[in-house]
Amino acid sequence: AHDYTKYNNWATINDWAISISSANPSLISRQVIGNTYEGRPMHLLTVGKKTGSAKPAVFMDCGFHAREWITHAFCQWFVNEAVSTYGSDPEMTNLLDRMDFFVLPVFNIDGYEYTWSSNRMWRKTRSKNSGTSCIGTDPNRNFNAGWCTTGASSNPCSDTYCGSSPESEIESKNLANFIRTNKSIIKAYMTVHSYSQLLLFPYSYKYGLAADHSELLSVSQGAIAALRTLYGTKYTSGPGATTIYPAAGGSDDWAYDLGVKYSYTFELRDEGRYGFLLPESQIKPTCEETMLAVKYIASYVLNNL
Ligand SMILES: Nc1ncc(C[C@H](C[SeH])C(=O)O)cc1Cl
Ligand SMILES: [Zn+2]
Ligand SMILES: [Zn+2]
Ligand SMILES: [Zn+2]
Ligand SMILES: [Zn+2]
Ligand SMILES: [Zn+2]
Repeated sequence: AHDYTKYNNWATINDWAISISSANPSLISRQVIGNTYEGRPMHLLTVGKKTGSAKPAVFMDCGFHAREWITHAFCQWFVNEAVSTYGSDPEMTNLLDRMDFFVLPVFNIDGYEYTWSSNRMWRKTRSKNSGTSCIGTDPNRNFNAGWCTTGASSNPCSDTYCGSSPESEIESKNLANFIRTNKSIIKAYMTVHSYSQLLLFPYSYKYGLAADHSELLSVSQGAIAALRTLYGTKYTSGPGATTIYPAAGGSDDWAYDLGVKYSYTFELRDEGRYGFLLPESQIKPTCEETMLAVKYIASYVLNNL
């Protein structure tokens, strides 16, 4: 059976996506939103009671940055927890009856494979850059949101290379196309990163406050308070620019400016002791506490449609 308390390679995650969706046809459907640069299919799981009509939706992705392995583990955990607690957990049952969760378990598949085969600390995509042997673009600098104006590099050898243009990466284009196509039903966007224990929201590309700043802040404060109830893990929430660093081209800022009001970036455990190399022993507690924050936000969205 699938082991949710260890880090799984992409082949295992891909097989899991196929098996869990076929095993739960009334709660999960699977589609490919496009391929990666190296030709791997980007599988999107739609988690929610099948009703035949479009429901308001939350979009959640994991694995933007290849080395942030705890995030891939969280998306797997979320899908399993959703189907396992449907019918028993009143909150989850209500969410899945009335909403859909679009879950992209691995955004940057090529990069993730590379962390398994070659370089555990790889961050970017694996696309070829012209005029240099340096590989890859930082996908979280590649979106059309103040693109490449701050906190990003135009040097292809940099780990924060913004790319040759917004959505230059096929992975970014695939995600942006899906969200653009479905923006009328997508009410929230959550992109899961590690590490630092932060819950960030727009803007990162400028210091100016978002129009919905006070609401985004209060919801984030409720979410991190819920997270903290389980193991006492302390998170900080706030706009990206002042809470982590100013940086442009992020998917959260882009989704917000597109009109997805509840747009958040999670930075999961830890605060630097292990960093990206979070031990497998912390997968369960990290995922269980993060479930509380994700459910808090989703419930808030549902109650404020
Ligand atoms: N809009 C954003 N939101 C969050 C972050 C922080 C993550 C942390 Se891994 C990153 O550097 O890509 C960066 C940006 Cl550009
Ligand atoms: Zn298995
Ligand atoms: Zn509950
Ligand atoms: Zn990241
Ligand atoms: Zn990070
Ligand atoms: Zn649980």
